[in-house]
Amino acid sequence: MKQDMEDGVSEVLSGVVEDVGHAVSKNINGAELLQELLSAPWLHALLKMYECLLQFQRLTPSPFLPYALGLSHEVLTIIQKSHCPSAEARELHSLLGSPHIQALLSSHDRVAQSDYEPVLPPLPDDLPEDEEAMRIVCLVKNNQPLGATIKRDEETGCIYIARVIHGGLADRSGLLHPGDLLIEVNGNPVAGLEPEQVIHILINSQGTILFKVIPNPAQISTCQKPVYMRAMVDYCPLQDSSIPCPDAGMSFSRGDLLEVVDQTDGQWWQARKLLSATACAGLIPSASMLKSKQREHWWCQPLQVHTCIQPLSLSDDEDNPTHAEDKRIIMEENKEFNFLFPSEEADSDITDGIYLAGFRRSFRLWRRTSFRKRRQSCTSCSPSSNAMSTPYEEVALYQRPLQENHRLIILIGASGVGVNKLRKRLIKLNPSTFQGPVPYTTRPLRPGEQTGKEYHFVTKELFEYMVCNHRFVEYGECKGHLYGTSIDAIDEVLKHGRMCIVDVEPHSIQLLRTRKLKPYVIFIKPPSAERLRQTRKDARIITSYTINRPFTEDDFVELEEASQLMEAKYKQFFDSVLVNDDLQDACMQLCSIIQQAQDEPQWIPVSWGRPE
Ligand SMILES: Nc1ncnc2c1ncn2[C@@H]1O[C@H](COP(=O)(O)OP(=O)(O)OP(=O)(O)O)[C@@H](O)[C@H]1O
Repeated sequence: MKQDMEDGVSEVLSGVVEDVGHAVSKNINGAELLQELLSAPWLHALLKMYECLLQFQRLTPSPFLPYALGLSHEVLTIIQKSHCPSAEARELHSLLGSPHIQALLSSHDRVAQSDYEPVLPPLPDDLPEDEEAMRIVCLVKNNQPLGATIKRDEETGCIYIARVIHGGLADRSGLLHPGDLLIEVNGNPVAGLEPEQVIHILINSQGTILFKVIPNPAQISTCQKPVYMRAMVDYCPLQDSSIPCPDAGMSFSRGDLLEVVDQTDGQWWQARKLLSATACAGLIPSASMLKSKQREHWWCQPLQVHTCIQPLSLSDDEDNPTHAEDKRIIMEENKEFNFLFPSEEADSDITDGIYLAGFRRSFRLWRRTSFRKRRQSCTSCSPSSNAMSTPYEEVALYQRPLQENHRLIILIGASGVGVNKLRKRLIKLNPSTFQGPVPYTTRPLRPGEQTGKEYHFVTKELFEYMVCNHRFVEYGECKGHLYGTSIDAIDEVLKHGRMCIVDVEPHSIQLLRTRKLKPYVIFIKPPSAERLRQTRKDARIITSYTINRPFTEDDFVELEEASQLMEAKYKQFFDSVLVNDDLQDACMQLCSIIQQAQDEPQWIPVSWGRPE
């Protein structure tokens, strides 16, 4: 066969060369040129390649059977039915039955049967004369959003591609760009149509969608380096009337890490959530846009907790698909319309000479009595000044260099959740690694105490001087004496190469968020209601300087409420959340979280990484 083919090609070629030779002898115009051409080495090389390809085509493996999977099932059944299968048969059974082999055989059969989806339609023959200015884009509809929005030019009535969402189908095709003029969708001219009508055509299309567009001549390259940000506010596009296309929007909560992939538009950025499986980005308000929204929202609703726009939980939407569908159809003037495919559309108090409890006990009482007041004010509180000024905090991955001080570890939790217990356990476990700052007090030294050990004993004047100079992270009064945790005491621990563990009130986090301390915040959370009551049945709560009693039902309720409020208000500052269920487990988890915080790359505000 091969020889036949080779002979055939050579025969034709020598025939042609012979004919051309005659033409040359007759001096026919151009014959000489043709002869030269036919004798050219590159033509012979080309023919050689052609022959090689033919040979390769013949050698291409073809499937012996297109139903290998079915055959494997038959073999498995026969082996199963046999009374005493041989060792080889048993091995074959286990091999054939393994999911990998089954998947391999299934893939083999699909290839053998040429079962490829989808079959693309042929391109239309009747292309208009000005075809060179057009681009025909054929996209296969699947369960992903198309990832482009359209808008109508109010003057001309033309429909344009407004935005191409990063990572969406349109973006990955590389064929649709902002500013492209849409001419047809699946053969339907769109000139003069309302964007809703275009969306309707899309919704009703099946399989593939054919767009005819005139490409935007001034195409802007939107290839930007991503910027990473931590959201300091909540945002829900479905509740934002100003978003150009709610369907293309992305909701986020405080604390979410966002990869901002496009900041070309000063008002609407494109971003995706880090650690989320979706490759497609969504629209989010730019920082300046969000700030102006916050201002508006704050003035309109002064009683709201400090979220920018009332969050709508994802489940609200999931539970009510009709509602989501309706929303998609509610369109306002000057809006962008999402090209979405329809409906396809997160003890002991003394350890190694470090007296742990005295200060904290007194503080606990102070906190406990002030909690009710704080809880009241929380529901009517103003947005935190920081959230107002920075709705997004730019972050970067940071790996602590070995020669640098350890990061400060902050434990946060509602009173009674076990923050103090965990902290003490941790220090007791490894006092040479973990340490708390030595507190300051104005109370007189007691026999056996040393200044700098249990406390730094200072005069009232010195204490007040330190207060005036903002040296305290927290301070308070107990039985007429002042107590406080100072930044200098924290520095002292870190300077000695130890890990400093502090537990402070959440509003103090802001004070500690400095480049020097690079704090890592761990929120200690109570377990489920049932586990909380089970695990704390023998625990004792201190409610006044003299009362130390078992937890009551009211204590549990108060603890759960306080914890929820704290999380709702401060979660943007939490780097980790630890559930304090079983004490031993919680302590182990805490150790490993702290180790990771110190030794593994973590997201920190970029400003902490810059030189001072
Ligand atoms: N996981 C746990 N299982 C059982 N008991 C616990 C657990 N964690 C803490 N406790 C107990 O709960 C009580 C309160 O804990 P702890 O004093 O540490 O609370 P706290 O969060 O520091 O509160 P405060 O801020 O009021 O001091 C203590 O008796 C403690 O032993």
